[in-house]
Amino acid sequence: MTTTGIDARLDRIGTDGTYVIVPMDHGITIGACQGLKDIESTIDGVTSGGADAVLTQKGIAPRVHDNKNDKGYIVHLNGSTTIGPDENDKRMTGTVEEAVRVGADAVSFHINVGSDHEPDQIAQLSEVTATAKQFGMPVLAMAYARGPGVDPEDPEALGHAVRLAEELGADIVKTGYSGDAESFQHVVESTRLPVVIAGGSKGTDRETIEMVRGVMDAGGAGVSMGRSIFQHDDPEAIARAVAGVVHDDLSTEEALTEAGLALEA
Ligand SMILES: CC(=O)[C@@H](O)[C@H](O)C[C@H](N)C(=O)O
Ligand SMILES: O=CC(=O)COP(=O)(O)O
Repeated sequence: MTTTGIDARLDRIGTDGTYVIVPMDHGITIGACQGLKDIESTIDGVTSGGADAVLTQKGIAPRVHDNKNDKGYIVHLNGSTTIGPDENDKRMTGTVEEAVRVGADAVSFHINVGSDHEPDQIAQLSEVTATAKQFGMPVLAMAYARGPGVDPEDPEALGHAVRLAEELGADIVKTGYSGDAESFQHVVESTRLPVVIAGGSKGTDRETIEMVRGVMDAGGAGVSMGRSIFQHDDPEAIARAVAGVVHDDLSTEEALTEAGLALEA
């Protein structure tokens, strides 16, 4: 039942409690790579294909609204670059109030659990969730296991990261994939929040869709998948295949076939 502003806005960025979110905040991290130069047509394509929401930094908002086919919009609130001194040192890039002003349905915040910057990022995420609650704005925490000596695919570390997001008041949590459904179930069971995964660097279509299938089999709630979708030659088709698994419970083969993509690896 929709009882709060947060519930109402969560409905705008998902489908019946599942989420196909396409983050396109990577322009800060890695620059204007394939799919981000003409971000307008990528946003049109992925939202036509079945994405529930797109996600950008605040400065891109004017390029989003006319192209998102009435789907949801999330504004990301911190960032770093791969060419700077420390990619794990994500700094604040916006506020909840700014996200409200640019028309966001939710905000997101990245935290690297296990990095030298974890203490600052814990304090910042706590402030973001407190402010967001005042506005009835959902918070997607991007809780990665990243830092010196931390295995970013370790289910224990990922479970710790997603639990931290719940403890700090987030509404959805995104984390890395542990590699298979069985180990990812531990991650999902570490929190009551809906858990979605990042895609990481782009693989083959079959690898991408098998990973999404594994997340759903583990009890996950979907994806916040960027490069595997926006760097694809046909972002609309791969978004359709991902949505086929997340929203319609299709098998890997069914999802690829229905999206018109080749079945081979
Ligand atoms: C580009 C990357 O290394 C990703 O893992 C990022 O952490 C993803 C994120 N959305 C970002 O660009 O900050
Ligand atoms: O905001 C970034 C993500 O949510 C994940 O991006 P990726 O390119 O799928 O790792």
